[in-house]
Amino acid sequence: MILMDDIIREGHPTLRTKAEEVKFPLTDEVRQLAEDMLQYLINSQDPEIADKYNLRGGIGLAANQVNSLQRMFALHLTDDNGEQLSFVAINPKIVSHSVENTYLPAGEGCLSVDRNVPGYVPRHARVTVKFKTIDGEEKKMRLKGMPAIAFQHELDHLNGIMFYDRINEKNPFADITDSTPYE
Ligand SMILES: Cc1nc(NNC(=O)[C@H](CC2CCCC2)CN(O)CO)c(F)c(N2CCN3CCOC[C@@H]3C2)n1
Ligand code: NI
Repeated sequence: MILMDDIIREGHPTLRTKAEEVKFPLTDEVRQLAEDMLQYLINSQDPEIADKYNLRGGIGLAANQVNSLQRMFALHLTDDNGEQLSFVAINPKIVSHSVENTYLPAGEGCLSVDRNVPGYVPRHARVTVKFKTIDGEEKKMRLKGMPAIAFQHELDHLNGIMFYDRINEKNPFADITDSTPYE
C-alpha cells in the first residue's frame, strides 16, 4: 500500500528526471507498482481510509512521485458527464491538442509539493492521447475538462516538469490569452 511517506517531495532529484519507456511484457514489479498507484488514488478518495492513513486526496499520481522512472501514471476521477475514469496510462503521448487553453481558476497543487503555489497553470483545453493499459492494450482517447488537465499534469511529471514551472512568473494570474477557465 502506498502511503504519504512513499511520495517524494520537491528537492528530490527524481522529480526533475525524465522517466523511461516501459517495456512490455511488464515485470511483476512494474505491474504491482502500477496497481498500487491506482489503489493510492482510490484510497485517498475514501474518507475513512484517507483519514485512517492520513492520505492527501489525489486524482492523479505519476511514477516519479514514488521514486520510479517508469513512464506511467494513474488517474482516478469522475469527468464532467459523471463518467468514472480509472486507469494507469503507460507510455502516454499527446498526439494532438486544441489551440484553446484552459486552467483551473483555483490553480493546481501537487502531492509532491508541501506548499501552496498560487497562479494559473495554462493547459491545452482538449487533448487526443494514446497510451497502453496494464494489459498492454493500446488506448486512444479525446479528453477535455479535468481529465485533460490531470493528464497533462501527470505527463509533465514523467518529463520532470512541475506545475509551477508553467505559472507566469511576472504575473501568476495573468489572463491566459485564448483561454477558458475550467469551472
Ligand atoms: C483537482 C484535484 N486535485 C486533487 N489533489 N491533487 C491531485 O490530484 C494532484 C494532481 C491534480 C492537480 C491538478 C490536476 C491534477 C496530484 N498530483 O501531484 C499528481 O501528480 C484532488 F484531491 C481533487 N479532488 C476532487 C475530487 N474528489 C473526489 C472525492 O475524493 C477527493 C477528491 C479530491 N481534485
Ligand atoms: Ni503532481
